[in-house]
Amino acid sequence: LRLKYAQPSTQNGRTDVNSVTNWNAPLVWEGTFDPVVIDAIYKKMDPRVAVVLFAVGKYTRFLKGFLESAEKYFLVDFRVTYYIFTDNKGDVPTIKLGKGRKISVVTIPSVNRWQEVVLGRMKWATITIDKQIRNEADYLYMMDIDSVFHNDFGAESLSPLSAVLHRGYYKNTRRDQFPYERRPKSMAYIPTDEGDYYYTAAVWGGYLEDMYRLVKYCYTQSEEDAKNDIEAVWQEESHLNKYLLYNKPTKVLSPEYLWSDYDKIPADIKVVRISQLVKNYEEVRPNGGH
Ligand SMILES: CC(=O)N[C@H]1[C@@H](OP(=O)(O)OP(=O)(O)OC[C@H]2O[C@@H](n3ccc(=O)[nH]c3=O)[C@H](O)[C@@H]2O)O[C@H](CO)[C@H](O)[C@@H]1O
Ligand SMILES: [Mn+2]
Repeated sequence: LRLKYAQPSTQNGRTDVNSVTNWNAPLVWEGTFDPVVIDAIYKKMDPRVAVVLFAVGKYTRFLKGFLESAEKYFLVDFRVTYYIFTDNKGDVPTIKLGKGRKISVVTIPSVNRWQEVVLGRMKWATITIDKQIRNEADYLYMMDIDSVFHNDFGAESLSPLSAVLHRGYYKNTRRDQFPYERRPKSMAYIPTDEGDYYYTAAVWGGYLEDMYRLVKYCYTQSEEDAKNDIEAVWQEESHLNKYLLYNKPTKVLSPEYLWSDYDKIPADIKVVRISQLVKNYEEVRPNGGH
């Protein structure tokens, strides 16, 4: 017998961070798992992983950097299909893909407001899971395109429903300070005395059907809001946070899984797996600004 990896320890490899939630789900940090062990477990099931990405308008410029870096670091040796939703098929770059990895382009119409793009993601993902992805994937990830992988993002991230802590609010932020939707008129409303964490909508994933339920929830809740002439403060991110408050994620991923080039890296972030790029919002969005 060849020992391929370190023997399990009865102690957590990290003492500076919490590695379990108060509902006993893993809270994943570098140093709390053995990637060789975990990849081997999931590799046996050889899951098909869908990654849903939107590149609408000028955001096609982010495709090359995202995809090339994902090929280096994202679930390497696993079966991955990138579903690229775009209004400009001609701008999808040709990327050299690893074995078992594919790109599937989904054409969608152009829109005039970035808010419509980010919310539209929930609508188009719902429709396309129904039409196509359901037959082609076991797990599904939703990811922002304006980012780059810098280190391994492996099978330790997989679970029925995995969400990433937003880098801005994971330390010393009281629940009443989370940027949840606070207007009772919105379907995304969360009262100030509730909340576990604030999750980012830029990286989330899980079993195909669990993700379908959540994506569809964000879609229908935002449609309901639109009928009532309100848009949640952080669009689908607000609806996502509401869902995850009452339907707890089965894994919580540390902000290693989505950091940002805007922010310096604190001592507890040992590894940046994905980082959001600095971008000129005014220039890249159809209707500018935030
Ligand atoms: C790190 C983080 O928390 N990110 C969230 C934050 O993102 P950002 O401020 O980073 O938003 P963003 O501009 O990246 O938009 C989200 C994503 O929508 C797509 N897109 C957007 C505009 C456009 O014209 N074309 C296009 O393709 C693209 O995939 C992009 O990555 O706020 C958004 C909603 O306000 C979403 O909740 C994002 O997940
Ligand atoms: Mn983004």
